[in-house]
Amino acid sequence: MKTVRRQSAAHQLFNARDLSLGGTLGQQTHLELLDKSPTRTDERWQQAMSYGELPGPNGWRMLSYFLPGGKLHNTNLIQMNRRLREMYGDIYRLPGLMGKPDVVFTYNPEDFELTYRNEGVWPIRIGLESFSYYRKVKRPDVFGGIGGLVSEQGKDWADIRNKVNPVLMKVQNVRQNLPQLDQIAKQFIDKLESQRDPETHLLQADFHDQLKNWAFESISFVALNTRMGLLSDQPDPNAARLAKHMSDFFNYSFQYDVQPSIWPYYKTRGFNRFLKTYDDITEITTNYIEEAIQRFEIDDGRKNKCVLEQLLGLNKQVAVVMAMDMLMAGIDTTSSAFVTILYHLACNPSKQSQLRRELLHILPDSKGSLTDESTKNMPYLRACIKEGLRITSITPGNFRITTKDLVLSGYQVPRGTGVLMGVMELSNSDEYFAQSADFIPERWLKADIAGDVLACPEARTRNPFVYLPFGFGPRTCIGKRIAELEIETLLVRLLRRYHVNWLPNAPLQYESTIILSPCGDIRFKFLPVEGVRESL
Ligand code: HEM
Repeated sequence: MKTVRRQSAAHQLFNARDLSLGGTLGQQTHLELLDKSPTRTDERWQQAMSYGELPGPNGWRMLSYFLPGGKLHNTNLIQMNRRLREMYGDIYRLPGLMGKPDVVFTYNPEDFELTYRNEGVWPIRIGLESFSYYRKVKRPDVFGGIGGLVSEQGKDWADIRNKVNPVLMKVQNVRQNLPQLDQIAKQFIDKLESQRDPETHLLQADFHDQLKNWAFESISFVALNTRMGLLSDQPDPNAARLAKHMSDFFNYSFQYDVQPSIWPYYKTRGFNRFLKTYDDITEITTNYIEEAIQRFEIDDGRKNKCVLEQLLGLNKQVAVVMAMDMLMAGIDTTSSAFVTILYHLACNPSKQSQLRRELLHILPDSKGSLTDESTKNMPYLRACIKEGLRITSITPGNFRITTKDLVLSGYQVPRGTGVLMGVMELSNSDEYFAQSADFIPERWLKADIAGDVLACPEARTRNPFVYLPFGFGPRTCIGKRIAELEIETLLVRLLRRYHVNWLPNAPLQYESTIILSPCGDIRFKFLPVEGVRESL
């Protein structure tokens, strides 16, 4: 996989904003949350090499790497990590510059397991501090002191997460959205057909942009119980504004939460524009929620309550925060993942044909509807999704602040240190997945289903910690079920209707911001399935 440079690695590296900023925001600092239990008398700890012996550059040397002519000059985050790994090995430490915690990078799955197993019930993943600032400091009137899942830590985080888990993580509860998500997928395909040139089979619109509209329409239905009309010719003007703000928001957040910025000390004009965007997002989403509340009051005899209604039943402020977090975290992630999976299927026509055979059973009549029953058994589809996210996990590394002293790869790592687990590198390594560069969905199937197609029976690693596209543990992605349902539904519709080819002569490229996002030349050819002879 190729990545292109969007932001220098130096900028991306020195970014993870220190949680001590939490003090300014009136939230707990990560140091207050750490397990105080002494572990340093453990034999394992005492026999381990000291923290100071961890390979890695000191602060000055690291800075010199990023200067013109330096080893890491003009690299993006992924290239930088690869070069540092070549230089220092499978575990190394980067010093925490500008008051930030040190980060230990590890490519050892045993370290991943140890870090996760010791993260406790309140795992710490330092995150997007501007969320907390806006919600807690600027708009306590709306948010009532709730920062949201992405940026809260400790008990404040757990209080929300425990409340919303049953609503968003329970499969059956999420699957009640299938009929509407299927409608949205159908509408997406109709729009795609209207933008498709019947001669060349190419799309006369930007496919990735269209997918962002689909992801927006889907997640806003789940989060706000509202159809925005973004796939129609006449979208709701507020929805169009909200969609524009959401994409600006992602860029702003990258600029102010990920890159180094002085906003905690001085509010620049740019940062104030960001707050204005945030104000607009808040106003539009709360208006949609108020409208939904009125609808629910009129029609309160329904048997099944939708996601928004269930969240409102918990607490209105939690519902507002969650709806906004779902919109913010659920558009670029899902659309980027979809492009990635489709790209792998387009580059592997025999796998695509194999999948289509399954889809023809699921949806014999392309005009029919998907139901709980018809989508129960889709092993090959699910295996294709897993395999696509294995090769390109759109979040290439998982991050935690250690809450205990740990011995990682034989080194003492004191509590309070950042640990970055390089999952994507391992899930692309032949050591853990045979023929790791190849798209082999069969590796995720049980042998009796995979049958003869299974190219390499040992193709799936036995170590669950090297494949974690949605994270792990109590802090795992809360939108996983929703994202999977959306992606499955659209893949069924799209591949039932078209045979998809990848046109560029080069592999799909990615830029790394908060997530990996496909960029550059993204062109697919959409040939109607009728009339295409499947090559097997
Ligand atoms: C394919 C799509 C997606 C991928 C690959 C993805 C991946 C991730 C990952 C890796 C994390 C960090 C987990 C950890 O630290 O252990 C995360 C957190 C999160 N995701 Fe997703 N995500 C996706 C879609 C979504 C969607 C659709 C939503 C909206 C409901 C969402 C909402 C969140 C939230 C709110 C968190 C923070 C959870 C917490 O800290 O408690 N994600 N996601």
